[in-house]
Amino acid sequence: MAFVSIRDLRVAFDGVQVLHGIDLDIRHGEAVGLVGESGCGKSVTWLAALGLLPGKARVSGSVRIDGQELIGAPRRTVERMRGARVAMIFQDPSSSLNPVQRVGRQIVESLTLHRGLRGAAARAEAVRLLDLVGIPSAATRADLYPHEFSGGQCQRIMIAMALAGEPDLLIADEPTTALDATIQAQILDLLARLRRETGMAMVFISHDLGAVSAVCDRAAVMYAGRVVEADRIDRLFSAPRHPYTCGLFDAIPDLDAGRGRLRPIQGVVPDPKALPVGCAFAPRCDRATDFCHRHRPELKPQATGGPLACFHPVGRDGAPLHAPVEEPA
Ligand SMILES: Nc1ncnc2c1ncn2[C@@H]1O[C@H](COP(=O)(O)OP(=O)(O)OP(=O)(O)O)[C@@H](O)[C@H]1O
Repeated sequence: MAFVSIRDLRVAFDGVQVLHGIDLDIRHGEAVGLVGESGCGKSVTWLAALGLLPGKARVSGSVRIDGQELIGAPRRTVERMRGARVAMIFQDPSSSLNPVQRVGRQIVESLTLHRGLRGAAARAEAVRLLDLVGIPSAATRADLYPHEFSGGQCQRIMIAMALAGEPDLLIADEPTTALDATIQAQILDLLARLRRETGMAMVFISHDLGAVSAVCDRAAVMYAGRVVEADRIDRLFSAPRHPYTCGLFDAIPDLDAGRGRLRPIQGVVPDPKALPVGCAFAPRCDRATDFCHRHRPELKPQATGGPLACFHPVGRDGAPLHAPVEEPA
């Protein structure tokens, strides 16, 4: 059984639907990426799953973690799940670190809360965690304040705090976006290593397919509040099928060639208040036909590879796939 099972998750704010029925499974120890441009619904998916959206949000569907249903569950049940089994890290460490408290103390508090550790044992474990995430001279630097560390080190400290509860699932929401490329690569290496060593499952949210591939086994590509393609990372890389996924690949910065973005996708993600009638990506898609503008493709299982929602998927080398997902009428 999947450790996390999301079914038909929908979210609306003030009557505007922003998530349109997300299905996603994550097995124990698996790392799954959620990829897509800003505004596609990556963060809202997890904030909804963990009961962290503002009260005005209307959430429906099902989110089970280790068999426990969280949508509609009592607040205490959701809070217990969040504290004990699931940890989150965000783009901006300063949102999670207290600027006026020594970092070691902050980790100790987390250890006391989640694992009941106190005194010297808690202190020793805090130092071990700082060491584990690569803070040099952890025993002495545990007594410093957050502003005495670099941005990358603060991100490492936040990861140490997240690990303090020994989570079964770590949700990392754009954890490297604010960092420069070298530090970003180090943090990605760290997350991949921690996942191997601890066996925890991970959700890695990013607009950057390259970053996702460094950490994840599988990824779901989101567009305008829906999953449009999901597959193993190796298959997504070797043969992306949805034109949007192909566009994300083309937009990965080619650092070796010393260039920035290669070929950004033209246009912008549609406003959830004014979604196109047919495929939401059609206005930006050079494969779109009249049919695509009038009909919305469902996410459907495929004979080979993961599910896909496209009437005109791309095959290897840009050639059309032999069997379209749904033969346009
Ligand atoms: N509290 C809120 N109230 C109203 N609309 C919201 C709220 N939070 C998110 N949204 C809307 O929900 C949609 C999905 O947002 P979400 O933050 O999940 O996107 P994202 O893919 O994670 O993008 P980013 O990478 O910028 O975080 C967007 O249209 C956003 O404006």
